[in-house]
Amino acid sequence: MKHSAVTDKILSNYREGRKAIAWLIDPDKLADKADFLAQLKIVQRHHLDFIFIGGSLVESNGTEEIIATIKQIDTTIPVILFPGNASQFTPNADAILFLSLISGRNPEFLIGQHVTVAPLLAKSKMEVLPTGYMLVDGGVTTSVNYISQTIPLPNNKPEIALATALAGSFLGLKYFYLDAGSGAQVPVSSSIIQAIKSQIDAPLIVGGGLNTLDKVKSSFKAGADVVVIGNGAEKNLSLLTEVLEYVHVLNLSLNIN
Ligand SMILES: CC(C)=CCC/C(C)=C/CC/C(C)=C/CC/C(C)=C/COP(=O)(O)OP(=O)(O)O
Ligand SMILES: O=P(O)(O)OC[C@@H](O)CO
Ligand SMILES: [Mg+2]
Repeated sequence: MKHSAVTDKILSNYREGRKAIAWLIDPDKLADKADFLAQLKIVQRHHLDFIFIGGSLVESNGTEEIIATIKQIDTTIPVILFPGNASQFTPNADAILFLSLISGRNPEFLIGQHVTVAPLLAKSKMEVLPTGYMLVDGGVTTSVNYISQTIPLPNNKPEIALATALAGSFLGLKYFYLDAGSGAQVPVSSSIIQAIKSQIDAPLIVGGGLNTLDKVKSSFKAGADVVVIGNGAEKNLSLLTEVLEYVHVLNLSLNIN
């Protein structure tokens, strides 16, 4: 894969208004390898855009092997690390979401883990995606919430979310991720997505609690560029394939009009 391949793919989708889906794989929750291989073959046929891999708290050290397995099946779907901390770094991914938790005030997640991993990243030459990560209140205490010991943004205060994203943008962050947290009861509100989309010229990733096609549609309609699906796919892979079909048709219609 070319060194800027992931950045190029995200940015060209963004500029052309093409929507994309990321499948979030939690390395601790993978069923057996044969199941995983079968799942990979299915999503590959449905034009999956990205694979994210990581978690707030990852106990196994199987990430490297999972990535190697993915690469055996498909070398075209970018595998992007979505790390909860520096120890989840592994050099065989294509890119890393270099998340700064700008909704919080915990220095460890604003800059601390980043310093720890930076020398490894420099050696690996991995693509780095500087991302303003904003945790939004999804109605339950999520793992990110607890592990990061930060207060999420209120889901009904778009002006605070926008001020946060603007600050991140002025700091030079290139991507923004609005996350209601894995398994959120309520996804990130459309008003927050819209507020950020209308003022910030950067790809917007949205995830957390998007466990039905309708919720995914609403996120895209409000302005999400990349939608992340984790729990929904863990419970039922056909949600992911249904969503992928929808996005494929949506993107085809862009070419026609
Ligand atoms: C730059 C590096 C190396 C690390 C960044 C570290 C930061 C700032 C992380 C942000 C806060 C955080 C803990 C994010 C984790 C996000 C993530 C991968 C969530 C996936 O879902 P889980 O929170 O694991 O959900 P479950 O509890 O359902 O498994
Ligand atoms: O597992 P779900 O609820 O789909 O959330 C995905 C991701 O945005 C969590 O960080
Ligand atoms: Mg997890």
